Amino acid sequence: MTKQLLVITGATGSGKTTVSHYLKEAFQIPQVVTHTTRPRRHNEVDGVDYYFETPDTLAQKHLVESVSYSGYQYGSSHEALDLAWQKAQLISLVVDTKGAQTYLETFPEEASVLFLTVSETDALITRLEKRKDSPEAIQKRIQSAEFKRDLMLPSHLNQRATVLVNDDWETTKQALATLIATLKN
Ligand SMILES: Nc1ncnc2c1ncn2[C@@H]1O[C@H](COP(=O)(O)OP(=O)(O)OP(=O)(O)O)[C@@H](O)[C@H]1O
Ligand SMILES: Nc1nc2c(ncn2[C@@H]2O[C@H](COP(=O)(O)O)[C@@H](O)[C@H]2O)c(=O)[nH]1
Repeated sequence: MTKQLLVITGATGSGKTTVSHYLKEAFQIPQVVTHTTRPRRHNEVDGVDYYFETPDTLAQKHLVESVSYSGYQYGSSHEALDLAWQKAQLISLVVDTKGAQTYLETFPEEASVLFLTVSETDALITRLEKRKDSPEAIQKRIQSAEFKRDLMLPSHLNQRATVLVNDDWETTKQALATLIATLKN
């Protein structure tokens, strides 16, 4: 079985998690559950959306990579990756652009990158408000260096990423159907 990994990246609020959930629902593509030390959001479930960790428990994991994002630690483990690949040949993973670069280097045969963006940056903030992120969390995030970095496709992902402008959900679903058909063929 040829293992494939769709790495979904882009700015906060660009729709990475939404796309990943849709791929699971519409195409039975399992998502790699990653680890974080940030607090759980109101609708998140431990072990489903993330493994919620303390800095000490995160340090005990066998991580492929880890990053600091807006003041918290995030990391993806070999265990979670293997668990997803046991379920299907093609799996998805949501990471920041630094993580996407690491995956391209670590899994050059298996990984392809989907970079999500929007036409108007203000839409990202509206979406975080709609997601019910607290005003404090939104402010902290949009002032972070990571937020500014992930607004644009980084040059190291140039030529290696499919760019999808996620303004309109119906258009996005059509683009995803085309992408998944290409990956599966
Ligand atoms: N095409 C779209 N049109 C309008 N709203 C959208 C669209 N795609 C996603 N959203 C909404 O935007 C919000 C943010 O989406 P999501 O959580 O998937 O973003 P994300 O990129 O995973 O963000 P983060 O990196 O902060 O976790 C959600 O409320 C989601 O329902
Ligand atoms: N490099 C990694 N990035 C990750 C991982 N898990 C999530 N993320 C990215 O962090 C930010 C913030 O996520 P949020 O859920 O707090 O909004 C976002 O860009 C995620 O894609 C990981 O294991 N490695």
